Amino acid sequence: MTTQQLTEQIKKKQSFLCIGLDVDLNKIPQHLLQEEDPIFAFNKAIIDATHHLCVSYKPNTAFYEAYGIKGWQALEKTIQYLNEKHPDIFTIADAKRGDIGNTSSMYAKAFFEDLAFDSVTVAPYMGKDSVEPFLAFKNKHTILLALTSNQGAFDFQTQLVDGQELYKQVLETSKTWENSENLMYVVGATKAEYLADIRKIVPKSFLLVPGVGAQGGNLQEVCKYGMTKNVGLLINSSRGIIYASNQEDFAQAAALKAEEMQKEMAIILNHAL
Ligand SMILES: O=C(O)c1cc(=O)[nH]c(=O)n1[C@@H]1O[C@H](COP(=O)(O)O)[C@@H](O)[C@H]1O
Repeated sequence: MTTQQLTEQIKKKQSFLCIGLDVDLNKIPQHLLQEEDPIFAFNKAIIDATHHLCVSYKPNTAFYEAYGIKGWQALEKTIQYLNEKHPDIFTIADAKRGDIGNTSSMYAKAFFEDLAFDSVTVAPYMGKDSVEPFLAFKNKHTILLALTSNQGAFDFQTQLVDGQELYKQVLETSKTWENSENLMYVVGATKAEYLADIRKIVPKSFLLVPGVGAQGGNLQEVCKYGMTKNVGLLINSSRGIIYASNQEDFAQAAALKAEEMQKEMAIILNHAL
């Protein structure tokens, strides 16, 4: 999917919501545990109930890898279901990969070719040759961690190196890499006040913004500093939506939470664009 197609979807659905599919068997409704594949059953119900309210889904691979082969199979079924039923939805494999070049190439093949995700999250720490193998894939997107939502972001990302914060160097340097037009960036919603500075360096790039909902980030603040003429934002919420209820009504409860966010987004879009 191209970023232009993504923007079209955002305008059509009046939503820039990304729903995080971070499935924890201890948190899903207990009646689903009798299903042959409880993780996929949960995801399918959530997708069926919310697909008209969001433009993206983001399974975090940790929540699948934790369950071994069954977890990976559930991830595979989930992406196949999305690609088949909802090809207009932007899919993100939140895997936070990155390694020496030939290893990164294999990671890129796993997520872009084998699983056919539209994008994957990648850590920038190993530099140019660890990220360019992901960027080489046409119409696929590499979402680079820039300024993350957690407290540990202050350990390295905001430290000054040669008088400039490290996360700003990540943003600036990454723009010089081959096929850098395929880059998007992660900026935590808990760090909304940094977005004005970030937009000076990457004025047009899409930003994946996790951290609203369970982590306390504020949607209005993020939009105030981070929104562009083409929207340029995907706001992720995982636990705040998918665990709205752990009873039989879990999918409807998730849809209500997603709808609340979608409605707030529609108002913001109508004022901004
Ligand atoms: O790359 C991410 O998506 C990510 C980056 C970041 O800085 N903070 C962050 O929370 N995430 C992910 O976004 C999701 C947030 O989930 P909730 O806090 O439940 O909404 C999790 O899958 C996190 O791993």
